[in-house]
Amino acid sequence: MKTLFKNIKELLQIRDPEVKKVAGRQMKELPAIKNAWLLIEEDKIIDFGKMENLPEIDFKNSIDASGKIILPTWCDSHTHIVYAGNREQEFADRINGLSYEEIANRGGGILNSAKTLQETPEDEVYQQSAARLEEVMKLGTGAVEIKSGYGLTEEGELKMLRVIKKLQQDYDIPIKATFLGAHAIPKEYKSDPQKYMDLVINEILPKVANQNLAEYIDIFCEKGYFSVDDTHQLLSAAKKYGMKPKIHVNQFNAIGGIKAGVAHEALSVDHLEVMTSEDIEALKNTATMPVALPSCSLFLSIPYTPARKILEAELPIALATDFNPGSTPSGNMNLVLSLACIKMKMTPEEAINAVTINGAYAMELSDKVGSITKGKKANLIMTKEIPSYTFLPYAFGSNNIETVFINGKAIE
Ligand SMILES: N=CN[C@@H](CCC(=O)O)C(=O)O
Ligand SMILES: [Zn+2]
Repeated sequence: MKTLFKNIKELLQIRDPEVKKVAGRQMKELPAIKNAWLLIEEDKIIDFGKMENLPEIDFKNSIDASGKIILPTWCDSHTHIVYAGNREQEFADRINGLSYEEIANRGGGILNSAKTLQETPEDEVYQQSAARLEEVMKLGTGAVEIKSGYGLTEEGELKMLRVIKKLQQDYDIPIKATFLGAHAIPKEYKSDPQKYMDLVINEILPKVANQNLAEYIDIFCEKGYFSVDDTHQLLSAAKKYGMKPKIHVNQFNAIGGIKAGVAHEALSVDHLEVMTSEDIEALKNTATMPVALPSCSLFLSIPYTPARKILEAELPIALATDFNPGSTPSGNMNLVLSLACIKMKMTPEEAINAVTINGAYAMELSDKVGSITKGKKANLIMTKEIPSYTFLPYAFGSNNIETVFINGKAIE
């Protein structure tokens, strides 16, 4: 069945199939057609153009998009959507003066979520996670990456990854799975962290790979968590199973994680709130996507990723939510878009590129989603009647999305 969208005020992010990502100055451009039509068939985009060139065919299914903007759905390349329970008490503790680090040192933080995850039955973890996924899809997300990392035992990590697998089977959007067993060092390994690395590398990783539960490998390379040496060990081991790195680096300290990620041809390096000139240099002439997570900066009151510095170096940037119970209890990509403009001084064009085509690249999904391109999935956002696309990041906190289409179908 074909569906025609007509009288579209503006059709945004139109790209040739060979464009997989955009970098530096290219990010200032957001190719668009004003007063456009778009034709989809079943789950695919098949054609588009200017209204004045609309073929004279009577399409039975047509949607009048007068005054509305159509663009590809958001591509959220960094989330921890699968978790159990919440950590609102830590939020209150931080308001009362404790730091994220102090909370973690008291056994809160990631270890707190790991305890809850381990105690929660798998089907209950699935129900909670599915509800979050449905929430973000209604907010415009049409492709997502999800990490493990709150299990921290073989049983817990495999449980999380099975939940991700079930989400992949039950939901119609592309979902990529990442193994983050090296997210925090469990209490019982504090005096011998290498023993935990050995467990992750020699016991859990082979099972994850053999059961085909994750495509990517992740590690929290940070003071107090995992070292650059741990990062090299894990990424080398994962390479043998064909798992590409997408790693947490430079959130609080620059300790050389970016260089390590690049050495292992990481698909992305994520967080980047603290960036040295050496880190920027390390990313030049590589295929690694820098990913910024501005909702995390907002929630933890930590610096924002220096987007202008990264863009001035002609590097690309993708933006993602980091949806998780501790540092970012929000999966709202519309907020990410606004924060990128307001706090990181990205232009609306740069930010929209970062949440669409570059997000798709950071999940190796540029062939399927992230732009209006013939043959790509009809995963689309149709806005309410709004004055311009700049209104989307400008009117932060308002929902300006009228309908989200996944595989050509409106979701309720
Ligand atoms: N920084 C590491 N991991 C998560 C937060 C984990 C948590 O606090 O639960 C992040 O990406 O922000
Ligand atoms: Zn994260």
